[in-house]
Amino acid sequence: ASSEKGLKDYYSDYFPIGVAVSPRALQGESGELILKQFNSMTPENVMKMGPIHPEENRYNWEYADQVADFAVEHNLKLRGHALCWHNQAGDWIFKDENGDQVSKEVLLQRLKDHITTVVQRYKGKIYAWDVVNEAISDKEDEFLRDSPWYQICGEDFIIKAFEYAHEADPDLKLFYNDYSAVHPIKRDKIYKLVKMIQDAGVPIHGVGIQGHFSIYEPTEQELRDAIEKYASLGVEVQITELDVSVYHKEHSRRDPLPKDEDDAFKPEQEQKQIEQYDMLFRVFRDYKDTLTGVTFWNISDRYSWLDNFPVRGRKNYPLLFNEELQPKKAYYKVIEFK
Ligand SMILES: Oc1ccccc1CN[C@@H]1C=C[C@@H](O)[C@H](O)[C@H]1O
Repeated sequence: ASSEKGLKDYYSDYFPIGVAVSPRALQGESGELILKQFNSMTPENVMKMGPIHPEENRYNWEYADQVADFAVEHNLKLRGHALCWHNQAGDWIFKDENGDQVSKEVLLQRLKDHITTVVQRYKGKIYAWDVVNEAISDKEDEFLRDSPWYQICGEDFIIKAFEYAHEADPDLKLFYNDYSAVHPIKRDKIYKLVKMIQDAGVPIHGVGIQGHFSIYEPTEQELRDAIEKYASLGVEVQITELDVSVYHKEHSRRDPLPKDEDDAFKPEQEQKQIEQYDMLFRVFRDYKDTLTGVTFWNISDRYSWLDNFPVRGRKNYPLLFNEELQPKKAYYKVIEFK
């Protein structure tokens, strides 16, 4: 570890600073950047249901173990992501041997086996899991997402997932995780869901606000209102997947980059990004007694999941380190308070 301070040192009196990693990113210069800047990690993909459990009777531990071993070796906190999700799940889990949809009982048993096996393998290494990811609908008049989980189990899969995770490791911090979690409509539905889990007498310790923000949103008031609303339930709050896209959030777009669209990083985008990161971390610091972690989703602008989502092939520049892994102007704004 180098002598100069990193984000984790500037924020040591506030909350851990985490980063989403792939096994490959643990090596070389990106591995050095992780150790200098961060004291928490989340595996970006390798502990999702499909990657870690591709077939009913086969688990793929190799890559998940590499991330866990790195965290243990360097004494980094480790968040697990994600025990129950409709995306990147092996589609075998919803099907019987004839390829028909399984019953609720079979699916819940498979969910229990998955959660118990994965949680127990990393007991003592992972302190918090995103137990359920993105179960709330984006449709204004719909409460829960109409995923195969919901179609087969109704809302029970959510409460059962938390119950199974708690049984597997009672010491775990259990999170519900979602995006657009500071939009008032979705915020209120997440609030309702967390309250439903609490009312079922099942442990839930935190809400994960993913934090896929942009230089245009959220407003400071929306962010404050959401953190306060979740905190009013008596749970921790974490920013679990922070990045600040230089484009407007367009969940619906899937078209490739238009020929005439120039996706270079522009000075006016950078100016807005500096202002947005400054606001975000000012608010995070204000809520240091409620926020128990801030995790960036990916390490640097060298690679971001936003380079292909929602617009394939459109380069994004959402993080605090540039493509050469050097701190950007926004980085210096985020540490300026110290
Ligand atoms: O912001 C969104 C908009 C629509 C769908 C999903 C998301 C965010 N979805 C997140 C992003 C990247 C994945 O690696 C994470 O596992 C997932 O939680």
